[in-house]
Amino acid sequence: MPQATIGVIGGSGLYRMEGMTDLEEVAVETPFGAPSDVITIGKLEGVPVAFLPRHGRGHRLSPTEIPVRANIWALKSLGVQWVISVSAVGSLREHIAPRDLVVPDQLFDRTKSRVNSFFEGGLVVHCTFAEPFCPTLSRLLLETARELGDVRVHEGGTYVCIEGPLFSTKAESLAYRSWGMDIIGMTALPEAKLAREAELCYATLACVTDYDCWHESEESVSVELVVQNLNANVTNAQRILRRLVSKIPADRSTVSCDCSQALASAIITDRAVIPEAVREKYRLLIEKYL
Ligand SMILES: CSC[C@H]1O[C@H](OP(=O)(O)O)[C@H](O)[C@@H]1O
Ligand SMILES: Nc1ncnc2[nH]cnc12
Repeated sequence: MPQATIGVIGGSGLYRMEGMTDLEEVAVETPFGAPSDVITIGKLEGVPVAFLPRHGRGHRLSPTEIPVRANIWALKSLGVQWVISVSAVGSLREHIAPRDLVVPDQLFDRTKSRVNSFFEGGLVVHCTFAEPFCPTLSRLLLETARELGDVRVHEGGTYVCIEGPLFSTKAESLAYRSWGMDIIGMTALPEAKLAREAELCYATLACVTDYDCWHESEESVSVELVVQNLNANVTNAQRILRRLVSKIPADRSTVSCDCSQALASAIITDRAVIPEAVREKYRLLIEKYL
């Protein structure tokens, strides 16, 4: 199997990476089934990158249907250590306008029907998640986005993740604003949780497409509005990714974040009672701690 240390998960509007060369498509099987689509491994500016469209090519999977465990597991199995997620979001703040970019630093979970952990069947793990995004990768992403010069980029902010697939009601949108949320989407969770459990550095480039439905004078969110603004956003996301990949360290021994040791003190189950089949199943994630 080809390998890459950098993974990109493309959201709405980003189903393939422009400018990638030496492409190879790999169909990865995982203990949690198949990922959203084949993973394309290739070179971006000479750097190996694995690309996966989270809704599948042609946008076939709703947020609830995305096989998130398979997606994160598959990337990990290809050697990925850094994951950049690109996502379309609505803005809950006047000063965050459509076509702006946000690198969020917090998450708020309003999903209802998703599996939030890899671990089950006799293995219990509680990871720290106070800082849900990797600070190292978020900083690099932010700096690189700012280098473009012609796009407004917001540092930090809270992404509220709803179940969908319907957009929010006005009452919900206003409540999220009153709770201090900044942007809204449907896919950052459980993706960020599973990336943490897989000890990956994970950051989001949020591309603002609309003002959701709280704004008095701006058009309410619709697929049509999202798609209109996505075209500009996706081009900017790709410009950023092309510049970013060569700045990402080849290995994580020199970085200050704890993402690569997220499980070090998180496994609570007595090693002596972990069934052999469970040890085998989770070898990719926990081998170094057994
Ligand atoms: C097409 S609008 C709603 C859709 O877009 C966002 O997806 P992604 O985060 O994958 O870019 C949002 O979360 C919804 O899934
Ligand atoms: N307003 C919104 N709500 C949820 N997901 C979105 N994706 C893009 N805009 C959104």
